[in-house]
Amino acid sequence: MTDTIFALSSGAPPAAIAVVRISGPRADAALIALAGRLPEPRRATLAALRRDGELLDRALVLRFPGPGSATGEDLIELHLHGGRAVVAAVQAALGALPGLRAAQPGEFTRRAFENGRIDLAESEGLADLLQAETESQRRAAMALAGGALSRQVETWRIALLALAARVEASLDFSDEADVAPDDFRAAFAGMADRIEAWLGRPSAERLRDGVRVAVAGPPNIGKSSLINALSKRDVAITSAIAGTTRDLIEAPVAIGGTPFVLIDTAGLRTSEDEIEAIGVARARDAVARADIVLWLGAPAESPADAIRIHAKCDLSQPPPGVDLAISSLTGEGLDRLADLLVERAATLLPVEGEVALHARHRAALADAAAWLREGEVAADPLISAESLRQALRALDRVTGRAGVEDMLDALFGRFCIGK
Ligand SMILES: Nc1nc2c(c(=O)[nH]1)N(C=O)[C@@H](CNc1ccc(C(=O)N[C@@H](CCC(=O)O)C(=O)O)cc1)CN2
Ligand SMILES: Nc1nc2c(ncn2[C@@H]2O[C@H](COP(=O)(O)OP(=O)(O)OP(=O)(O)O)[C@@H](O)[C@H]2O)c(=O)[nH]1
Ligand SMILES: [Mg+2]
Repeated sequence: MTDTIFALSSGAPPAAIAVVRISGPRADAALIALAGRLPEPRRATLAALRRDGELLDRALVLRFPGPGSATGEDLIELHLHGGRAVVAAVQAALGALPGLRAAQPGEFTRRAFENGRIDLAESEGLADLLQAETESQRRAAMALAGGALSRQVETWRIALLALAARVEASLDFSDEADVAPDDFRAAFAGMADRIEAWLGRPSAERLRDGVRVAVAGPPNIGKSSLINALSKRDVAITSAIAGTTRDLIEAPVAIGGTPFVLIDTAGLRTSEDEIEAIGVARARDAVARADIVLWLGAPAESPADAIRIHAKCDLSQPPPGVDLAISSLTGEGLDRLADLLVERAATLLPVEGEVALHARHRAALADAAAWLREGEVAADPLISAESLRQALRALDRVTGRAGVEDMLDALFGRFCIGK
């Protein structure tokens, strides 16, 4: 029999309430052992939990019979008083019951996946949701967890299966067809186009790690002061001495619900100082790799696409050609800069409800598209059929779909050898 697992599903005690979940075939038996009875399904019920007659806690208990539960198994929730000793005593009592053991990390979600309650992409969305720290991260995670990518993949899958059926029919009925007909070719190309279009979508990694903003310009111009002002923390040392910042300093910060990493850099100048020269090389590298560059130097020397900023505007008038004047000292222009950053970042991040692709998804989709391109140019329909099979397998990697082998084997197993 499958193990019945239990774990503290809420945060670390002490807390007001602690939720212990029990999932598996002995979940109901565990509740009977502790509470002496089973409450009605899906109805919060107050129950005295005891071990060997000793009262452990008066708790709210909930019962979700499988398969209509989060894990797909019989599931019990104990909503305890969240003291350390209460939680420990209840967990010890559960651990002493036959067939029960403490859950591994992620094991409830894993069971939900294995029982077909959620697929792999949705599981990844759930993981993202638990890690989300900003609004944009939460929205993209909700989209993934809610099946937005899975539904798209399912649509492609159905289209590929229909195409496979047509390719197969052409194999059955035309012995002389050595070349894939043009309409097949167009169908393969069309599917590859549709999948490739998704590869250009925002990446979950950028959303998770933050949009990278390099602050660059000559020494002593106010770069570090700007980083400190935007992050509202004393991240970088500032001083009137040119060449204060030498290494890259990264400051993660959420602005308007968008995650950024602000990168402070050494002032750009040719330096005799060996260490400073290395810092300047790192600064140039950071500028090249950044998603957004804030350029605090002369507008004419600005890197392409940089936001040109006139700093210390409390001291001097901005020259022509700057996008924005700011003062880290008085705060002038900082709100507009924040808006500008959020606006720029929006083009790099998913829009509301849109999924951000994980590297794993992108790899699988790129694979699917590549196989379709092979099918597009294949001279032999047998090879086109095999490309389709591989493209479908790549798509199935996204959702972690199980049992697909049988269906594909049945479909393609009807080809005769050498055809
Ligand atoms: N107390 C508690 N809160 C929680 C969870 C939990 O497990 N326990 N969740 C843990 O992730 C999330 C909610 N996820 C859930 C997903 C499905 C079902 C469920 O029972 N589904 C049934 C019935 C649906 C219905 O009545 O509408 C089903 O889908 O058949 C419950 C919780 C967030 N909050
Ligand atoms: N009046 C005024 N002074 C500023 C402002 N921003 C920075 N400063 C001053 O300008 C000097 C240089 O500022 P930093 O932020 O260290 O300049 P930096 O560009 O990081 O310099 P390096 O690290 O040497 O490249 C410091 O003395 C700051 O106090 C501002 O908006 N107004
Ligand atoms: Mg500096």
